[in-house]
Amino acid sequence: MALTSSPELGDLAARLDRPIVLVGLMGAGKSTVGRKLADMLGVEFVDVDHEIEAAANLTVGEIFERFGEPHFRDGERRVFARLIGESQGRGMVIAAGGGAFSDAGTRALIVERAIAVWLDSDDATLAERATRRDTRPLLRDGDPEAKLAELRAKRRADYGVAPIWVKSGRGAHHRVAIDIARSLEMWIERWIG
Ligand SMILES: Nc1ncnc2c1ncn2[C@@H]1O[C@H](COP(=O)(O)OP(=O)(O)O)[C@@H](O)[C@H]1O
Ligand SMILES: O=C(O)C1=C[C@@H](OP(=O)(O)O)[C@@H](O)[C@H](O)C1
Ligand SMILES: [Mg+2]
Repeated sequence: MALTSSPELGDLAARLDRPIVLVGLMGAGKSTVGRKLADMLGVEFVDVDHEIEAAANLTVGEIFERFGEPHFRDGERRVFARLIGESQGRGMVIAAGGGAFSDAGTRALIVERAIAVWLDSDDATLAERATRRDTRPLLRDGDPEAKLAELRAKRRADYGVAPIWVKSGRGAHHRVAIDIARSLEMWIERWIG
């Protein structure tokens, strides 16, 4: 299937029986490409960071600063449990924050009840994209590219658990979204039929 026209994308969306979760390092495009992918498929889009911010009435940066990262991970796990529960039996695109898939409980939820897609790019591209806005507490101190390389080393094995890997290169957002849709289609064909 060519997967360039909306009927074909609609066909793929109709076959989704669980949410798609985009995982990967900061700057990969999970939030922006994820929204494009959901629009293309005609399914709901949710960004977990935004859900946490709305529930806490604080920014991600403020939550890290006031309560620490473990507290943020607990909230993140609760949001995933709710969203994944709500979206069983249908399609939805969920943009995870970069560290979510390295929390054992969150990862187990995603692996068992969603389709994880590891969206990836090289560290220089990630650093450039992730520092366009000063919203990421883990990149506030030191050299962003070095920090991303350190996080990659720590998280690589976790991201590797995702059954689908897509490169978020220099192409436009919709190009990357189409690449994800193609990979999903092949995965569903093979494993769900
Ligand atoms: N394929 C792409 N091409 C160009 N810019 C991109 C691409 N993917 C993401 N970006 C840009 O990089 C920045 C970070 O993207 P975002 O979706 O917030 O990443 P993430 O949620 O993975 O941290 C945003 O400014 C976004 O527009
Ligand atoms: O990698 C991480 O641990 C984080 C990534 C961020 O999300 P994005 O990956 O969408 O930037 C956000 O959840 C928080 O700043 C922590
Ligand atoms: Mg994001």
